[in-house]
This record gives sequence, structure tokens and C-alpha cells, in this order.
Amino acid sequence: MAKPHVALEVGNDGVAVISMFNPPVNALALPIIAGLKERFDEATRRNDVQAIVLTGKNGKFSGGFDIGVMQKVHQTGDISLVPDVSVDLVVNAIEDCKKPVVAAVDGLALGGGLELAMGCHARIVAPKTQLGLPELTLGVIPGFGGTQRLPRLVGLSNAIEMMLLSKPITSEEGKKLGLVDVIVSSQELLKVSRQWALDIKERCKPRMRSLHQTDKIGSLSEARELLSAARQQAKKTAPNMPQHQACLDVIEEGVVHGGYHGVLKEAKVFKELVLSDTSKGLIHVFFSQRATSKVPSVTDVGLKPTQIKKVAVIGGGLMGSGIATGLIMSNIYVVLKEINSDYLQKGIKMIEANVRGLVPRGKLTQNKADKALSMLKGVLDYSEFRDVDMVIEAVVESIPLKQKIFSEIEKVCPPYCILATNTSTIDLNKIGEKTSAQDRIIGAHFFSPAHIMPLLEIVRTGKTSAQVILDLMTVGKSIKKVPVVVGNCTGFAVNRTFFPYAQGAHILVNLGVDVFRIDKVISNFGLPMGPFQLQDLSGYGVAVAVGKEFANAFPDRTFLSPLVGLLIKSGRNGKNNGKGYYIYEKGSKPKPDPSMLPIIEESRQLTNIMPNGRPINVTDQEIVEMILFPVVNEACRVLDEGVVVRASDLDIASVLGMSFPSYRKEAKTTDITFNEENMLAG
Ligand SMILES: C[C@H](O)CC(=O)SCCNC(=O)CCNC(=O)[C@H](O)C(C)(C)COP(=O)(O)OP(=O)(O)OC[C@H]1O[C@@H](n2cnc3c(N)ncnc32)[C@H](O)[C@@H]1OP(=O)(O)O
Repeated sequence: MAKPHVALEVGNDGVAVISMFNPPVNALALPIIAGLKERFDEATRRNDVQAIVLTGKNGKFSGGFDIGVMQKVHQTGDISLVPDVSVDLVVNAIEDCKKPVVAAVDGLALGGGLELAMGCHARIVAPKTQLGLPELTLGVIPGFGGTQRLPRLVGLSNAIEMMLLSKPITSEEGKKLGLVDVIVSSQELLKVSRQWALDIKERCKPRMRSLHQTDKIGSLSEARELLSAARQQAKKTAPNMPQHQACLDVIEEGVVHGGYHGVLKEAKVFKELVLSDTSKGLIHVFFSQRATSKVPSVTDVGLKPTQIKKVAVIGGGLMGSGIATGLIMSNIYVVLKEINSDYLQKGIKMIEANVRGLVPRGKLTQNKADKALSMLKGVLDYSEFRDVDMVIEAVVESIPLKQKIFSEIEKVCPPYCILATNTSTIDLNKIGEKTSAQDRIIGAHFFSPAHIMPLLEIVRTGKTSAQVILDLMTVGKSIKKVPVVVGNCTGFAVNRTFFPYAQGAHILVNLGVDVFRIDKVISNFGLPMGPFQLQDLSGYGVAVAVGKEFANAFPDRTFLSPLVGLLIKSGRNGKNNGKGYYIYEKGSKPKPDPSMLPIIEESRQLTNIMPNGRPINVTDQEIVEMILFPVVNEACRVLDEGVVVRASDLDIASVLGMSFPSYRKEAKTTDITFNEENMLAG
């Protein structure tokens, strides 16, 4: 395949087409940036060139600056690897070019890609193109002039929203907002762009230099008001992420001192942020997430995925109905099986509520909701199972029940059917013990609510075939999950790694630390809630059942806290019955419940682990460490046992399954010195 390059072709009309080639997304790698500079210099110099069109090859404009360069900076600490693009290329070579420059944009223009297009004098865009500045999701800000040009093209308020939420828009929305000059079909894109560039040359169309526009910025006081509201909002929604406030500061610089000053400050702040821990964490997550789709001996052995058209889901409870929702929303036909019509109706109602609930929120059209629900059929027996491609069992966590179901479905399903279980802890070998189709047995561990949470933990046994793993990965992707393939052990990768999380919290409480303080410290660290509020949410029954599994599997490192048992005895069951560590009232946030403090005291007396009977003194940092370091230790064991293919899979599983804060670089398991080859062999 050809190397990444930038081509220049001059037509008989005197228009030079400069095109970027760096598949799959024409990322702005260093040779592309250097090539752009050379080609723009050449086109500016040549007398036979009247006007210039900038475009990307293969139907994609550009996915932005090469994120791999920032990763290299993280590895080497050498910030000089980041080239000067915003002034050298975008201002000097493109925007201030003596000849008209038009961007012909197809497919996507993200980050640096959109910033190049905004430096051009007009943007001609194909329908349904994705346009956005998602840099904040990588811990940085737009660095090629985007913080200055976007507000000048679409207005301050729209620009702030697009950048702070990293929200891409379509060409159709871009046209309404003023980012796009005209939408034309992909086939006409180059033809119209060439003519547009010549029209600018002939002064039939304006030569817009967006950095110099001011009409959409509003007055200084209006701008300051908007920025201040955005700062307050970002403080709440992104408290630990410096790039949000930095982005607003840089926008303000341009509003107060002019676009060019803004560009200079932006370039400086961009480089500072590339070196931040937040950016290290988020860029690690970007590449780690993509690495999960490469599974040795599964995705690299030439297998082709089998098309899965019809899936049977057994069990219409919370998990089963969530799984069924995800499948029908992606056009997969679902047969939902329950044991009686009451349970079946409840399951179907839950699925209908999941799907229909998306319509008023604008996430789904009424037609699409109807279409999705037409893909669902409720049944009470196995007659519909004779032509299903996959079964996902999602019944209660009972080994005998699951064994019975698996031996039944083996008989009624076709011989190629994938037999999956949604168990969160039970050993798959036990579930399939009474089955001869061991190579088709696999774990499809969804996280609750299954139609929303992005992780799909795919659990393989020593006998699961590569084809079955590949097929489940493909289904997972088609229902917009991130599949992570893991090995079979108690709790698999995510629950196993995080079982010490609740344990650490319970040890601290029994050592005299306040429950509500622990929750606050952990949510300040970046998890969506602390361990006790989480226990309230999932219900104490789960804590007891899961706790037993882990106590049996890992007795050497289990702390038996009497606290949950005492809470249950006192009639509490967390959010379920409105009484837990917190009080739950409709319409208000959970409030700490002081009336449960005597129960904690009772637990402390029973465990009697406070030194000299007095509460220990700990800092907030120590609380974080006492809860999360045991998690890191368990992660090391999981790696050592080869439960995951690579360390970064565990990082992704923690981020997507446990909502571990993705920007926390210090807790990455890949930072642990570990020999990955040994791990794979293990
Ligand atoms: C200074 C500037 O302001 C800073 C920047 O521009 S930072 C970059 C801003 N751009 C982005 O954040 C876009 C990041 N990319 C994406 O969101 C998605 O890849 C996409 C929407 C472009 C395409 O998605 P999709 O079709 O699902 O393909 P996806 O698997 O994600 O990517 C395909 C490959 O391109 C790579 N890739 C995508 N964008 C890249 C980028 N900007 N740099 C380097 N590699 C990139 C991916 O790593 C992946 O590589 P792999 O096949 O080896 O795993």
C-alpha cells in the first residue's frame, strides 16, 4: 500500500487539488503536515495555479492530528515532536494564502481536520459528514486554531457546546449554523469546490478569513456572561479535568485580544495539556479501546464472522430485557422466553419502556421505535429455538438452574447455535458441565442497565471455539458495545478485579472511618458514586450473594464484615426500599441517614479491629489508596493468570464496566511493570 502522502494535481482550469492520503482516516501524521506545507508553498508559487482545493482521499477529509504523536510525547516527554501547525500552516499557508483556498469535505472532519477546513476560505461539504472538535475527550484542547475559528463561524454559544461536549454535528446542522457554505453530493464535491474557488478568485464569492470575523461573537459583556456560565457548568460536570477550563480561558483570550492572540495562546496551552496526566490517561484509553478488537488466535487467523440474525434471550428480568432491547434496536430478531405469562408480560413491558423512552428524548424516531419492537416475540416454550443463531441465558444466578437450561437448549437449538450465559460470577465450566457442546459455550456478561452500559465482557473457557468468540464480538459491536475477551475465573475480569473495592471500604468503616466521608472521597476521585451508595443501588442481596462467591474463591483475602447482614436485619435494603446508608425520597438526591450510625457502631464492636478501640486517623489520599490499591493488587493477579489478553484490556473493562475515571493516569494497570509475553503464556 502507498505510504501516507499529500498529492497535488493541477487541472486545466488552473485549480490545484491538494489531497491527503493516510488511511483509514487521513490522520494528520507528521509526514502529512510536512507534505501540506510543501504542497501549499508549491501551489502558491506556481503561475499556472489560480486557486486551491484541499481534500482527503477515499471519502474522508481527516480524523484530525495523529493521536499517535501525542502518545509518543507521553512516552518520551519530548514536546518538540508537536509541530507548529496553527501559525505556520493554517494562518500563513492557508488562510493568508494569496490564492483562494476551498475545503472539499467528505465523510468526516474532526479535530485538526476540521481546523484545517476552517482555515480555508469556504467549506463545501458532502451530506451526512461528521464535523467536530472532540479534543477535550483526549485531555487537550483544539490546537490548530479551532478555539478561535469555531466561535467566529457558528457563534460563541454553539462553539462552546460543541467543544465542551466534544459533540460532532452533521453537515446539515453545520449548514444551518454557518460552518458549511454549501452541501453537495460526494460525486459533485470536487467539481463544485473547484468552481467555488475560481468564483472567489473572480470576486463572485467572498473570500472569508474566519479568524477575522467578529459578527457572531457578540459584545464583550455577553461573551463574558456565556463563558462564566460555561465555567460554572464545567466545574460541576468535569471537576477533575483541566482542559475544560483551559479551553474557555483560551476562547476568552481571543474574544478580548483578537483571534490571532487567541491562536498563540491556544498553541501554548495545547502543548501544556499534552503533557498533563489527564491527557496521558485519556489517550491511553483511546488506543486501548481500539486494541480490544485484536484478539490473538481469534481475529488474526482469517475467520469470517457468521451473521447472527435471530437470538433467543432466556429470562425477561432487568438483565434479559436490557439485552433484548440492545439487540432489537440493532435490527436483530429476538425471541424472549419466560416461564409464565406474568413474567413474560413484565419483561416485554420493560423492553417497550426502554425503547419508547428514547423517542421523547429525541434519540429515536417513532418509526424506528415501532420497527425495533416489531423484532421482538415473547414465548413460553422452546418451539421458536429451532432456528436461532444464538441463545443468551439471563436467569438468576443458580448453578443447577443454569445447568438444566443448557442441557435443554443443546437439544432444541441448531448444532451451530452459540450458547451464551450472562452470569456475572459463576464458572462457565460448571454451567456447561451437563452439555456436550463445550466449544459453543461462552459468557456474554453485560453490565446493568444492559442496553446502556457500553461494556460486554466476553468470557471464554479453554474449549470455546475461536469462531464462537469472533461471532459474539461481532454481535457486541453491532449493538454498539465494546467487547473485551477475558478468561474464565470467579468474577471474570471486572468483578474479580473490583471485589476488594467494597472490602477496602468495609475495613475502613470498621476501623472507625465515616461511611459518608468514604463515599465523598471516592466520588471526588472521579467514580460516579462511593462504594456504600453503590451497595444501596445494587441492593444488599447482591452484596451478600457475590460476597459469598468471592469468600469461597479467595478466602485468604476476604474480610468478613457483619455490616450488610446487620442492615438487612434492621429492615434496610438500600434504594429498593428507600432505606439504606442513605434516605431515598422521590425527586431529591440521596441524603445520608444518621439513624443507621448505631448499626455501624454495632458492626465495629463485633469486628473489634480499631486500634485501642479508637477510630484511626486517615487522610483523604489514604482512603483512596486503602480502597484502590487492593484493586490494583487483584488486577496484577488477573494479569498474572492470563485472564486478559493484555493489560490495557483491564483498563478499558474498568473504565467501561465500573465507570473508573478514564482520565486517572496514575491507576493504569499498564503502568505496572509486567512482562506481557509471560502473561499471555500464563
Ligand atoms: C491539534 C488538534 O486540535 C488535535 C487533534 O486533532 S486530536 C484528534 C482529534 N480527532 C479525534 O479525536 C478523532 C479520533 N478518532 C475517532 O473518533 C474515530 O477513530 C473515527 C470517528 C475517526 C473513526 O471511527 P471508526 O470508523 O469507528 O474507526 P476506529 O476504529 O475508531 O479508527 C480506525 C483506526 O484509525 C485510527 N485513528 C482514528 N483517528 C485517529 C487519529 N486522529 N490519529 C491517529 N489514529 C487515528 C484508530 O486508532 C484506528 O486504528 P487501528 O485500526 O489501528 O485500531
